[in-house]
Amino acid sequence: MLRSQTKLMDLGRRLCRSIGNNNGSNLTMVEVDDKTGIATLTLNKPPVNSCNLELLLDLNESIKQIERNGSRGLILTSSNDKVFSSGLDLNELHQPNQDRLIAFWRALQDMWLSLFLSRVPTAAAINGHAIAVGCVLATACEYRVMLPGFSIGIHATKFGYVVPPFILISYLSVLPRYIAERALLQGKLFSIDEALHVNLIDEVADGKSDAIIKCAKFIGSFAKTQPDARALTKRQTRAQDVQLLIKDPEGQLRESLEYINTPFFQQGLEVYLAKLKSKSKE
Ligand SMILES: CCCC/C=C\CC(=O)SCCNC(=O)CCNC(=O)[C@H](O)C(C)(C)COP(=O)(O)OP(=O)(O)OC[C@H]1O[C@@H](n2cnc3c(N)ncnc32)[C@H](O)[C@@H]1OP(=O)(O)O
Repeated sequence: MLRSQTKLMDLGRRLCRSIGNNNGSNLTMVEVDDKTGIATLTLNKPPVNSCNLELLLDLNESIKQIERNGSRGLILTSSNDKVFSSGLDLNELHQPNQDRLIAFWRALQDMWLSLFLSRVPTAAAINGHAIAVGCVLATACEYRVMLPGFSIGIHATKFGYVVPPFILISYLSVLPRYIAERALLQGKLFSIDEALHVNLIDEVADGKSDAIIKCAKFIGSFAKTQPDARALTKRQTRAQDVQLLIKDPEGQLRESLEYINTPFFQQGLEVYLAKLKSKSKE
């Protein structure tokens, strides 16, 4: 075999190493770049990465796995080239089985805390629409790079949802208060130019690999910091944002469950789901 061929094969081998998250599911995939030590965490629940119980549990496990295996950073992206994430799986909220709803909402709270407080540098390569909790996943990260042609935001008020405090906090941790408030009240989905203008995203990329490279460059900017000092400083900076959820997770859970179970919420959701389904049949 030619030396150049061997070199290329070595390069291919070193590029990425898949690591499992111990539950054997493919709802998320983790690959660690052997050279940079950065893990790419890919959402992989067709068709639109809507977050159901299983995806949330899987995602949380993958985030923890990435921290345990000593990765230098985490890049969150999607295997779908049009949708980063369509947010919560609305079927989990519609006429829910109460035990499953409790497990679902707990998994959502836990996953958000894990990502928001992750000790490693985090960045989102947003290669598709990031809607509602899809946007929350991106804003929980420290840096956002997005591809043109897609929308990002929390449009809950448009379809009659009041979002829980930790979702508001996620927006407020990135946007100035008056912009976050106006966008939430309008139920605004931002185009890429609008998102860049208000710093909801940090950079625009011209493709997924460019987005990953830009995220890796951001993560590389911490190379000269001491990881424990960085992690503790991040935790302190974000401490106030997570106070409510850490102090009283069960109270927060109860409040959300009460709201989800109201006839008002259920009726609105029924109409919205029917619209979504009829749109997808067009
Ligand atoms: C107290 C609780 C408050 C919580 C408030 C907010 C939190 C949330 O995250 S709620 C979720 C909000 N998300 C949405 O409203 C997104 C809705 N989806 C879309 O706008 C589009 O699907 C999207 C732009 C993401 C992608 O468009 P397309 O590529 O054209 O796909 P389709 O629309 O054809 O969808 C394919 C398939 O998926 C179903 N779908 C889409 N999103 C969801 C979802 N969030 N939950 C459940 N199912 C979803 C859609 O109905 C289609 O299904 P089929 O008809 O069976 O093919």
